Amino acid sequence: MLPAQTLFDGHGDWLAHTLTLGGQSCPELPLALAAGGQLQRLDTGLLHYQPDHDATDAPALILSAGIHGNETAPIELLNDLVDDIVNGRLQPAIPLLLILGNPPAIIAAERFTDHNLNRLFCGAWQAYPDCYETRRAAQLEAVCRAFRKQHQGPLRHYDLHTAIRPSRREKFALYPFVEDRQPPDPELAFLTEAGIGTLLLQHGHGTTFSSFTAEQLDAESFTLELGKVHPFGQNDLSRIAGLESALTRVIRNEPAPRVTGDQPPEIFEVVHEILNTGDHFRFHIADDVANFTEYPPGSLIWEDDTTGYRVGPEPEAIVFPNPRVPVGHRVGLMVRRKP
Ligand SMILES: O=C(O)CCC(=O)N[C@@H](CCC(=O)O)C(=O)O
Ligand SMILES: [Zn+2]
Repeated sequence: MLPAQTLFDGHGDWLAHTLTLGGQSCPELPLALAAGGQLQRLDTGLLHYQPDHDATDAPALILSAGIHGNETAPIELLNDLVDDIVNGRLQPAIPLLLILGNPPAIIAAERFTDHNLNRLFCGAWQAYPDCYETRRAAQLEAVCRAFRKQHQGPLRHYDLHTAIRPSRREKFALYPFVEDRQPPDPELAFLTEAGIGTLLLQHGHGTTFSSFTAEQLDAESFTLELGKVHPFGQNDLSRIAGLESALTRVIRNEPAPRVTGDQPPEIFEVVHEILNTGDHFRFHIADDVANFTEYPPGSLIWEDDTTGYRVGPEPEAIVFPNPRVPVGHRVGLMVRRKP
C-alpha cells in the first residue's frame, strides 16, 4: 500500500474511505506527506493539514462539502483537491480543515437522513432528539473550534453547496449575518476570481455552518451555491473550474491576481424570509420556478388563514423555494438588488 493510502485504509481515496465508513468513526491517524507538511485524519470525512513551518498566525482555511448529502459536485471538487494534496500535485502553504459533512446522507444520496444538518449549528443541535446529524453538528463545531484555537490568524470558511432548483444566476454566494460586518474587498475579489457573480447578504442570525464559523470563530465565511444538484458522475466540473483554481491559489497562499476589469459580484439583500407556518400555509410559487425569478409588486407569494406576504413596491426575486420543510423552517427567501 502507498503511504498515502494508509490514511484511507486502502479504500482508494478520501471519498471512497468516507463512504465505506458512513456514520462510523475511525481513529485519528497522522501522515507525513512526501512533499512536506502533515495530513492528519481526525475522523471519518475530517482531515487537518498542517504545514511544516510555524503557521500559528498564518491565514487558515476551512473547506466543507456534503453538509447536504445529495449535493455531489462540491464533494467531487473537494475530493479532487485532497487527492492532489495526497499525491503531491498541490502543496498547501496554509493550515487546512477539510470536511465531508454528512457521510450517511451522501451514501443515501439524500439532503439529510433525520434532520437538516445545515440548521443545527450555533448550538441548535442541542434542541433536537439525538440522531446522527445532531451528533455530527456537535462534532463539527468542536473540530472547528479546536482548529481556530491552533490557528489564530485570519480564518476563511467556504461551505460548498448546490441548489435544488435551477437558477437564473447559476453560481451565487451567501454571506451570513453578523452585526456590523460587511464582506471585505479581498473576499469580493475572490468570488469574482472564482466565477461567482452574485452575493446575497443574509438578514439575521442563522444556524447554518457558515453562520457558526462567522459568528463564533470570527471567520470570513460564505455558503457557495455552485449550480444545480446532480447525482455523482453527472456533474460538469468544468462549470466550477474557476472556483477550483481560485481555491488552489488560496491553498498555495499565492497572491490574488491583479484586477482584470471583471465586474464585482452583484449584491442582493433579503427582504423577507418565508417560514412554514403550519397546516394552513399556502405557497404560491410553482415547483419548477428557478432561483432569482422575479415577481412584480403586489404578487402574493404565500398566505395562511391569518397572514401572508405580497411583494413590496419594487420587484423582488425568490431564492430557495421549497415548501417541503418542517413547520418553522425556511420555505424561501425574497430578495432584491441592494440599492
Ligand atoms: O436549493 C435549496 O433550496 C437549498 C440549497 C442549500 O442547501 N442552501 C443552503 C443555504 C445556506 C445559507 O443560507 O447560507 C441551505 O439551505 O442550507
Ligand atoms: Zn446545501
